[in-house]
Amino acid sequence: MPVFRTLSKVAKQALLSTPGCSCQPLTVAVRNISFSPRQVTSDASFHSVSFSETDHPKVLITGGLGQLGVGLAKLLRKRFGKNNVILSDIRKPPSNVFHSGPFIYSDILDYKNLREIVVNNRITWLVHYSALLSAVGEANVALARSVNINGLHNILDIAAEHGLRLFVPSTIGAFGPTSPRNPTPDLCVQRPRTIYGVSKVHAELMGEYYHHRYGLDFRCLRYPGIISADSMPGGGTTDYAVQIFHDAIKSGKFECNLRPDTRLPMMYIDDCLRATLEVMEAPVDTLSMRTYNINAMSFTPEELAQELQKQMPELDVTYDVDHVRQAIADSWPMNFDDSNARKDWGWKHDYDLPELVQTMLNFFGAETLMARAN
Ligand SMILES: NC(=O)C1=CN([C@@H]2O[C@H](COP(=O)(O)OP(=O)(O)OC[C@H]3O[C@@H](n4cnc5c(N)ncnc54)[C@H](O)[C@@H]3O)[C@@H](O)[C@H]2O)C=CC1
Ligand SMILES: CC(=O)[C@H](N)C(=O)O
Repeated sequence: MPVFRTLSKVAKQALLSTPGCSCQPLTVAVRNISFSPRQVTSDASFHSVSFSETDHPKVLITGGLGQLGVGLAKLLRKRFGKNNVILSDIRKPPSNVFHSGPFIYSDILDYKNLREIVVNNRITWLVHYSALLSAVGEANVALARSVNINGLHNILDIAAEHGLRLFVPSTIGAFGPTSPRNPTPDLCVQRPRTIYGVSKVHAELMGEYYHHRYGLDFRCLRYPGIISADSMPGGGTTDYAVQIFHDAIKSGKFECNLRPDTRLPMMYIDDCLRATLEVMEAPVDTLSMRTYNINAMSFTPEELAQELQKQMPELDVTYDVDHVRQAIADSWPMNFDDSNARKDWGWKHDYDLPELVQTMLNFFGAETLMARAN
């Protein structure tokens, strides 16, 4: 393993060049010389690049064409300037996304390509969104393992080598049937039963390990199921809570693939993206941990349908349970305890269930009116 060969060589040199320090722990020696895990000698000059405190970050978002990336790019571009935020993915961007700011092809499994992008664009923040979600992950375990675990290793090494601030989202899916489910605290048993969950626990632990071992500025939020109007979810267990709005508007009918009493933590996308920016901007000394639960609301399909029916009384909801998704949902938290995020860096959600439903319906109402006008 080149990482560990280089590690022991550098560590040995550091120990030998410091007189009388043979008892110094390896971790201290490594951190004191700013060692990065996949460092190669020919790249040494890149590591000395430094940015003034007042510079805007230069942000790269991986997996940026999914449900969350385009919205995050919009928020960050408003704050840091259009050209300081680069969206990337392996898919072809729709033309409105392509014309809204920098977009670049990046496959997170291609380490050299990723490094070239980071170096050439002088990236300082990396938001790592690429992943296969819970339901698609179970349908393709080998690919999920590769993207979610091998891809993460590339991201961690590049972030550590180039001194980046790294955000990796985790999920309610990082918990399992043996975790306390109502509520689920930040620190408790985590034995998920999906490849998605396993890969996210791995990401949390690896990120925290790189933080302690190499000083990587790793920041991680465990998102609940995210609900958005203008972007579709990529194959998760909480997708029904987005689909119901589309089907209700289109046909007045919705067939739910989870049982009516399945309670899961959920959040409107604006809260999720704002939380991401807030934790990335939080001063280091406010972060007592590196991985935080965040939450806004918890509801069941039945409760969501009832809230929608207040405005669309004719909406007809039926249930045809998908057993894979139901088993996943039954192992996930019902309520999420995010008190540490609230205490440490002031996390506060804006949207509860009634505001969520109203906002989603307003969006679709405006869209329908625009379509009629055209
Ligand atoms: N949407 C949600 O409800 C939640 C999302 N999250 C996390 O947030 C992140 C973003 O989620 P979404 O946008 O919903 O995911 P998504 O599934 O909609 O998008 C993921 C993106 O990753 C890209 N991708 C796949 N393989 C890749 C590769 N080899 N190289 C580069 N990109 C690749 C896909 O093309 C896709 O555009 C994920 O890490 C997910 O686990 C966590 C909890 C909830
Ligand atoms: C909660 C998530 O991580 C995602 N939406 C999924 O359902 O897989």
